[in-house]
Amino acid sequence: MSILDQIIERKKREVADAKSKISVFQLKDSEFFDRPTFSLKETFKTKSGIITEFKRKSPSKGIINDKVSPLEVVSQYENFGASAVSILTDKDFFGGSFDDILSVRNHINIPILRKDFMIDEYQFYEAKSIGADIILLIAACLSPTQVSEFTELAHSLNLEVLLEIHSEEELKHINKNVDLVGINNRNLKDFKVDLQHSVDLKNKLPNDILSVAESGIYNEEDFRFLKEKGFDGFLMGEYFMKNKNPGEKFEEFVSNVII
Ligand SMILES: O=C(O)c1ccccc1NCC(=O)[C@H](O)[C@H](O)COP(=O)(O)O
Repeated sequence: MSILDQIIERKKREVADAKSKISVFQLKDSEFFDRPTFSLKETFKTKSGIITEFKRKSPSKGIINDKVSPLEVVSQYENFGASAVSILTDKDFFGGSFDDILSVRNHINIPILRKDFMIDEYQFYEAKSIGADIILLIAACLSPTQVSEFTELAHSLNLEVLLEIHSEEELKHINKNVDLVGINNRNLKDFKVDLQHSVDLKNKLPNDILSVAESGIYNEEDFRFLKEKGFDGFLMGEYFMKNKNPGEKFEEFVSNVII
């Protein structure tokens, strides 16, 4: 079974368990549920275009950094120009939690992407209840119909949708309502990173859609290459997180690459 299949199997059990404990009605009662959300499409216009990710570990890299707190890191990400922060909420494979979002929500004024594996409507209500602004839909885990229905639900909750694709086959998951399309440079089956593959796929996207280059951006040259090829946004996790002070690393990066 591939890692992605294992994650989805675990996620199905996790969602069933959560549903048996907390109803959608209770989720709607959260202090965050009715708050006005922040828009990534807007912060792309005014900030760096970089979505910095808070991630403690991953299946491909193991432990990346389990010594820093979400608040200290994402506050610096915001101060130094991140357009949004992506925060992993998957516990088993990425070491994340809802608390990672809850602990920062009232302290930052940029969009938060709930980074998880969305397979059930219930998770959208969860995302809203913890203060997220954006959700990720991974084409490899969903049918085009699910993408379309989940997008509609997300929008009804004022959440923006970042749809992640990796292959030409997954282009058919794109519909006119998704807010942004992310192209994952990393193949989730074998974890190989190929920036050129993403550039080739980007050239096949509809012209008017905002595009995000995701994963495996390991240095300034990678970033410049992808920017030059026309990507609007860049999702970066490990490159900053692997440092003792991820926020400082981001500051240094931004001062070198953003003119
Ligand atoms: O990164 C993994 O090992 C992974 C494995 C299976 C599913 C998803 C995975 N990664 C999630 C991500 O999308 C990345 O955390 C994100 O794009 C940032 O990537 P990076 O800059 O390489 O940390």
